[in-house]
Amino acid sequence: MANSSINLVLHQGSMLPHELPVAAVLGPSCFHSFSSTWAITNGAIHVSPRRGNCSATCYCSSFRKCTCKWKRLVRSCSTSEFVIAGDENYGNKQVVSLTPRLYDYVLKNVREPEILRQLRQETASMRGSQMQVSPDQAQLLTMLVQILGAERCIEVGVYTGYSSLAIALVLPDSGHLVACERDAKSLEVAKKYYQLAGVSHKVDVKLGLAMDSLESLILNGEAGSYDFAFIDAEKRMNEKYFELLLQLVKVGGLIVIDNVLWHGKVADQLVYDPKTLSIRNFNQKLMEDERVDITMVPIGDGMTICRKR
Ligand SMILES: C[S@@+](CC[C@H](N)C(=O)[O-])C[C@H]1O[C@@H](n2cnc3c(N)ncnc32)[C@H](O)[C@@H]1O
Repeated sequence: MANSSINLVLHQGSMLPHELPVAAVLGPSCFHSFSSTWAITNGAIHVSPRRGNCSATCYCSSFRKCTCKWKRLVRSCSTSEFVIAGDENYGNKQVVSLTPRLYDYVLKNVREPEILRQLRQETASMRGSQMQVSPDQAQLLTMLVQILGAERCIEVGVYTGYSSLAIALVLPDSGHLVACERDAKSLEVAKKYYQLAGVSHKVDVKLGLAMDSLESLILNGEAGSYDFAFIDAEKRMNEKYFELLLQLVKVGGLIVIDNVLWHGKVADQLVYDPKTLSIRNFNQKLMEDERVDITMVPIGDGMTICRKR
């Protein structure tokens, strides 16, 4: 099928952000514009690589329409760096997109502490290693924690500890991170690295279902006492975690939610599996939630930062 051929070329069969070149690209003198990823995945680009032509709308620098060659499209996708909003109301806004090369460049500009690098390497061979936040995401989390001057944090979904260790490293010595995880085996790795990094005294590991841990914090009278929370566990539970964390976090505190773009599937209305639906619905609810200020950041698989009003 022509569509799947395109997807193979553009998406490289991977869900990692740096392996997801985008559908609309800008070259030095010519750009190809598609309305969205949807246009590609659902056949708006009618390309057969064997035939060598495509019917995608292609604009030259003068904005005159022309036809484009398949090979040229592929070359552009691997080297060009812009997405253009499909909605004309955004004034042909050009947004940089992450090609593998550009994402490697971003990663080269992350100051990843050595202990985090070691943890990432140890986790790389483990089942579920793709679940870790990326180094650039971890750096954003720690930047937020530092800007806030956070002392009390909660993480929902620890896995082997990459994001929690990143947070613990920047907390003051008196800082406190409640780390909720249901999988004892991955927690063992996390605990080993908290120890190695000398931050164990800051991390309160809660083995069990995150809902239970959060509810017991509330029952323990800790509502309104946390500065920062990070949600990165069972996606269909995000709304429930959010409601509890909204009680636990202070006014002005932050709740960050990971995977809000869900490999791009949230924007594809033809995808409606339960996880995608639940993330899409939750994103919509956050848009309408007057209790928080929000910003959706297209980093990693997408993070929404919510500030409690
Ligand atoms: C995406 S991973 C977390 C990755 C981690 N934040 C990092 O950067 O390394 C999600 C984790 O949430 C845990 N998890 C899923 N559902 C959970 C639940 N109901 N309660 C506690 N942990 C849960 C999984 O066991 C898994 O380790």
